[in-house]
Amino acid sequence: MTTGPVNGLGGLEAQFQGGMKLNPERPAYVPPHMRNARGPAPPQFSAPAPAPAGPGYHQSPTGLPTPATTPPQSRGSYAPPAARGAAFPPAAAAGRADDGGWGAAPRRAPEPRSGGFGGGQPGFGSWKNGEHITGARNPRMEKELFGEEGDTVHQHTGINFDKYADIPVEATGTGVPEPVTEFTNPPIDPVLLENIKYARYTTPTPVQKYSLPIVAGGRDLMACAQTGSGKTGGFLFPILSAMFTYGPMAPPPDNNYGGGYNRTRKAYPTALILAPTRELVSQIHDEARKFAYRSWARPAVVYGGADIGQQMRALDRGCDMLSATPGRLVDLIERGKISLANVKYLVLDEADRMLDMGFEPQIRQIVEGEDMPGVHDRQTLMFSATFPKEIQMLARSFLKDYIFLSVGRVGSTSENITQRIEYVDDADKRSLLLDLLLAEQSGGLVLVFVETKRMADTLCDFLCAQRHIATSIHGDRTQREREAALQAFRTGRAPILVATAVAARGLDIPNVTHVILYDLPTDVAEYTHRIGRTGRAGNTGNSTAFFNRQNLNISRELIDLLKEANQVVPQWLVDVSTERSFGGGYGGRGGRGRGGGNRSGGRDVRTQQGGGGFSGGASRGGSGYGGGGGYGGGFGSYGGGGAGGFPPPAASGGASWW
Ligand SMILES: Nc1ncnc2c1ncn2[C@@H]1O[C@H](COP(=O)(O)OP(=O)(O)OP(=O)(O)O)[C@@H](O)[C@H]1O
Repeated sequence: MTTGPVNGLGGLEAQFQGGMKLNPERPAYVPPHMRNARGPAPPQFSAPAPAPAGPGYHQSPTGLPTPATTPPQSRGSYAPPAARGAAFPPAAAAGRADDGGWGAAPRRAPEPRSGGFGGGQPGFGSWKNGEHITGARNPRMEKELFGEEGDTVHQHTGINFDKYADIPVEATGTGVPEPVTEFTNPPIDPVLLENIKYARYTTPTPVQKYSLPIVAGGRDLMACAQTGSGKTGGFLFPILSAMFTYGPMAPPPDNNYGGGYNRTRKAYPTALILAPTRELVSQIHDEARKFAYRSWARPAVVYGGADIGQQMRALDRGCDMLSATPGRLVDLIERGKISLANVKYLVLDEADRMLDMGFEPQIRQIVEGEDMPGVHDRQTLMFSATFPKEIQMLARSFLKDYIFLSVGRVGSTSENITQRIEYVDDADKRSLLLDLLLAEQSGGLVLVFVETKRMADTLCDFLCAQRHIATSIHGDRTQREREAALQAFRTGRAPILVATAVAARGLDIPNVTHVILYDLPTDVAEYTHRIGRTGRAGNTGNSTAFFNRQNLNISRELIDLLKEANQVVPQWLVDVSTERSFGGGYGGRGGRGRGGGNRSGGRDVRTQQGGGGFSGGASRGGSGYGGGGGYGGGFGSYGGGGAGGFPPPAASGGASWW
């Protein structure tokens, strides 16, 4: 994470580091909150490398990205749907025409509109007289946002990136549009196209290929794609592209402004992105800043644990695309600082987590209990790598006639991750962990997942005592400590991070080469997300899961996942899972009562049921993998055998165990 608060932590980190003893001869106890080890200095940025021109890019004669070249025809003032290029209709074109937004009768911001904070300064654009005025290039900002070729802080695609194209894609629902194949204008707004080029993306990932036309066509979307396969771009690209092309919306007429478009009173974001953790919304915000570079749109972020006054002042500087954790958002709505009346796009990232019992009431309040436009007057997009059936059912109340997109089977793991399962009793876990760390040759970062906050501290203490440089992240650490730990890990100053589930989803940390599941989660969807912190963007990675009798409840699903990703399945795992299926010996987790069906979801629930309103629309793609219906046929023993008291609490409860 590279947000302001992190960057501003030099003093605090120095304080932590000052307390560290790193003499290998004399291992000393290091308290949990003082472990951000001194290490190699973070990479220094130098002048930005020219972004490569990929297929479909506009290329200047010099080969460099073409600066600020929004063609006049694409900058013009609002065009009614009929007049717009058929290849890329505006987001609301397929929605209700009377929506008062970007449909037939759009609310337009009074002109001129400065573009808010920064308008006119290098790096910041504005919207004036119905035109998108792109800001001048800002080399310092470019270095901060996009890094430079070969640095380790910004992710770069790995050797297997092209293999994403071979992953089967299935899109179900009515009227599924053709996917795009390249980053081109049309359909992508030229300003966004330039930013994509600065980010050195040459080809869209499968989820991006499909989401661009789906969202541009005004459709709702439930998208499932493997970890690390570019889902963030999957929602940012189509939303920002439309925002750049069609400009800002004016606040609703019943707003409490004194008149005119005044950003200092209340924020009216056009796009709202909700995600489960502070670190994840912060990361999404960083991505939004990247792709909103030089445009009129101002990304903003709010999350708990950080100074709310500072966040309110930041909102005054512009809030067109807001990334938020639910709790802090509700707080700011209640303080009258944010209105959702202008929300045209609602995104739930890690949607299955956002709709499980931990977050669902808050999401319902935000979506249905505040002033957000109803389901027909906004577009709702949901993204995750896993989507359990029951959550898909629940999600439907937030969506209208949506397209269900699955890249690979829902919940499947990437073949870029080499997965190993090791049988190890609790008493031997520490010793095996040390062996693995000793054998680690890659020079990359190692992420160790444990189940409880206390265990995160204990294990981190142990590793430090064993002369490893480690830090930890969990819900009992302050936000500053969490951010400092993540930054130390990201930059390699602390190459081992011991984490609870708070780091399981969405975090995109380059150069994580090994994920160790010291404790296995009780839910196979969580396994998928946790190991997914490695093997991202076409890079390869390793995962090792410590398995023992406490994890029998996921043995069958684990075997299915391993087989599907062409991984080695240990015979002992097959044996214990067979014993379990026949109720032998081990007891079992009681009360789940969820016979049949993979925990991570199989496919679009609408295609598996008789009723439910799916009108049997087109299905695009879909070759090459079996339907989810066949999964879990042998799960009859789920819930059999009594609880026996051994399993840890279910991982999908409230947020407290983080
Ligand atoms: N088209 C692209 N070309 C190259 N790299 C890309 C592209 N799209 C995304 N990436 C990179 O791939 C990495 C993973 O992307 P992202 O974090 O969006 O994955 P994700 O699917 O959301 O993963 P998760 O399920 O863990 O949340 C990021 O570092 C991002 O910069």
